[in-house]
Formats: sequence, structure tokens, C-alpha cells
Amino acid sequence: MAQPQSIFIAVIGVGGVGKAFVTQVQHLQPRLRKANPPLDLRLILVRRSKQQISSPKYDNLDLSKVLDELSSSKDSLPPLKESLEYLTKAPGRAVLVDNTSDPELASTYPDMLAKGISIVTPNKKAFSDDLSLWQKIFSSAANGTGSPKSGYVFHESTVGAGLPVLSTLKELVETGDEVMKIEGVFSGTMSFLFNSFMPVGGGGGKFSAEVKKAKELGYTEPDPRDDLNGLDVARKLTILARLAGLEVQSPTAFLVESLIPKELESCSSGDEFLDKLPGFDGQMDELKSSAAKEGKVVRFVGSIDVPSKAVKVGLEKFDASHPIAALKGSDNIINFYTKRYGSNPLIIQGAGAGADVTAMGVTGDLLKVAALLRQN
Ligand SMILES: NC(=O)C1=CN([C@@H]2O[C@H](COP(=O)(O)OP(=O)(O)OC[C@H]3O[C@@H](n4cnc5c(N)ncnc54)[C@H](OP(=O)(O)O)[C@@H]3O)[C@@H](O)[C@H]2O)C=CC1
Ligand SMILES: N[C@@H](CC=O)C(=O)O
Ligand code: NA
Repeated sequence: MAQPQSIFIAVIGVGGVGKAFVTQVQHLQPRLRKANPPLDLRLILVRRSKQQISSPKYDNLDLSKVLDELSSSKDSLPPLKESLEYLTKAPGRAVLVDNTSDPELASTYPDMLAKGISIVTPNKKAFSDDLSLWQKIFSSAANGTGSPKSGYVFHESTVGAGLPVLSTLKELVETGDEVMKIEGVFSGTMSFLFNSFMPVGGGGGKFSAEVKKAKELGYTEPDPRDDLNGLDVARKLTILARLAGLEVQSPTAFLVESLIPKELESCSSGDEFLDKLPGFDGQMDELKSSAAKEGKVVRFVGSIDVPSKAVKVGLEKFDASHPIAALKGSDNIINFYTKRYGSNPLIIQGAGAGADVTAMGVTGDLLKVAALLRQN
């Protein structure tokens, strides 16, 4: 049997998604080592906000122990720059897996890609902040216009978690279809909130209690205000619009409806916000009863109209029979209207948040990168 090719992996962020990712890689490793040709996905660094473990000689960290060791580590955290340098010195091709929502880490992607490090990530920041960062990333990446020696970048889980949303859109565009409109439900948190607070047929819990549940279930952003202010959906639409060919400057370049009550805009932390939110359940109950009087339910949706370059994020009312009204749990639904598909859109539907399904998108991207790295 041929010697396995080693791909060196640094994981930054081991919260809900990061932990699930490490577990998925742990289960994959034995099968990949026996594959033909064999592949050694070697985890050499794991970092969270206050701790880090790395392997001094670039040996594989023991994945069955590394998360416990990381939590109990008393070593001081080296600067991020040092950890990234360590990765660039790995004795083979290396991948940075960013499972944080940190904009600072996201800003290092162009430099890391140019140094030959590939990136896989569910972190939306790099792809939805200012357009100039997006342009730098794809002009540095080997799967953009960068050098063939550069790293590859994949970010499937930035939209619709593990659902194949970005790969589908890229394929539509690359095969010459013309995307006219993309619309649907793009937030697992918002889907869960409205499906459980305002289900078809009546009933449902208090809005603030459902927000707490969404956080406990791992659907929300680290700070749930980033979901409720509409910005998470705006970021996803920015990514989709850019892939569809629109030069959207930033996720605040279009109108985004926020569900944060005015009085809570000044809360200094997510915890303070969650503590005060029950005081505003009455406002959401009013929204529910006014829609119910028309025989409708309210859902949080988004759309991109490509020819007119119009991007919209906010609440809309739907008849009970509408597919968006009938979604369950954290499901997303994404409708692609294109020239080829005509008036019957290509539809992708399923869980749009949660650790395991999001990690699946990240692990899938890692396998795509590994396959590309093996070819050169
Ligand atoms: N949860 C979901 O359903 C989905 C999540 N995503 C994206 O995945 C990413 C991770 O989400 P999730 O796992 O839910 O979030 P969590 O809050 O559970 O985990 C975030 C992790 O990142 C670490 N972290 C934060 N800042 C830094 C930093 N500066 N340096 C090193 N580590 C850092 C945290 O460290 P510590 O452990 O010390 O706190 C934690 O381990 C986010 O970008 C999110 O938008 C995308 C699609 C769906
Ligand atoms: N907070 C996000 C997580 C996935 O992107 C959501 O609820 O959709
Ligand atoms: Na996806």
C-alpha cells in the first residue's frame, strides 16, 4: 500500500460546530487511512478563545482526548499570529478550519491563502463583510484567480448550514444558467422561532422562551442578537448575491428588518438582552394575532432579485397552505429561479442550523480540499 499523504489541520473554535467537526474527522480517519490511495487527515492544532493545544512535531493529536485536554489546559494562549505561522511551517499541505465567528481571524484569510494554506469555514464574516475582503480572498485562492500554489477556500456552511446551497448555486452559474431570483427562509433560528411561536393552526409558546430554546439547541449565533437583528440573514444573502454576480458592498447596503425592540438596542450583552426580552413578548403576540385575523402566519424571509439588484430581508405574511408556512423545526428553504428551471424553482430544503449538520458542511469542504490538494 502507498504511503498515506498527510494533510495538516488546525481547528480554531471548538464550540457546538467545532466539537461536532472534530468528532466527524475522528470517525473518518481510520477509513481514510485504509483508502486507496490512503489519506492521513492530521489534526495538529486546536484553539479556542483562551486555550490552545498543538503538536510540537506535527504529529496527530489524539482526537479522543484533545477536547478534554484543551478545556483543562493552563498554558497561556499564544498570539494568533504565532499559531498561524506554526501552520504555515507544517511539513506538507495544511488547512485552517475556522469554526469561530471572529472577524479578526477572517481578515487573515487572504494572507494565509497566498501562503498556500487552504481554508474551510462556516464563519460568514470574511465572505459578507466589506466587498474588498471578498475580492482579496478570491484573488488569493487557488480556486479563485490566485496562483495554483495558493490554498483553496470553501465555505458551504456559511449559508443553509450543511445543505448544498453554495455548491448548487456555483454549479448553476458555472454551467451557464442565469439566476433570476433567490428567495426563501435562510435562518435556522428564525425558522425555529416562527415555526414554534406561530405554528400553522394556532397555539405556540412565548417568543422570548423560544429564543432561549433556539440558543440551547445551538441554532443561534454566539450572540443571539446577531440573528434577531436580521444581520445573519443579510450576511447569507450578501454571500449568495455575490456568487450570483452582484457586487453587494456589505450586509448593511440594503434594507434589513430587525426584531430587536428599540428599548433593548442598548443592552451591553447577549445575556442582558435575553433577560429583558420577556418584557416585550406582548409586541410579538400582537403581530401574531393581527396575522391570524387575516388567516395568515408571519415568517422571516429574504430575497435577491438579480436583474433589479434588489435584496430584501424581513417579516412577511403567508397563507397556511404556503410551503414557507409549513416548514418545521430549524428548516431552511431556498428557491432558485433560473432561466433553465423556468417558473418551477430548484428547491433546497432541510435543517439550516445545528452543530452536526453544520459540521457536515465543513467536513465535506475539507474532503473537497483534500481531493484537490492530492492532485497537485
Ligand atoms: N450553530 C449553527 O447552527 C451554525 C453556525 N455557523 C457558524 O459556525 C461558527 C461557529 O458557530 P457555533 O459553533 O455555533 O458557535 P459557538 O459559540 O458554539 O463556538 C464558537 C467557538 O469559537 C471559539 N472562539 C471564538 N472567538 C475565538 C477567537 N478569537 N479565537 C479562538 N477561538 C475563538 C469559542 O471559544 P470558547 O470555546 O473558548 O468560547 C468557541 O469554541 C459561527 O461562525 C457560526 O456563524 C454556521 C451555520 C450554522
Ligand atoms: N444562527 C444561524 C446559524 C447558521 O448559519 C441560523 O440560525 O441560521
Ligand atoms: Na450550505
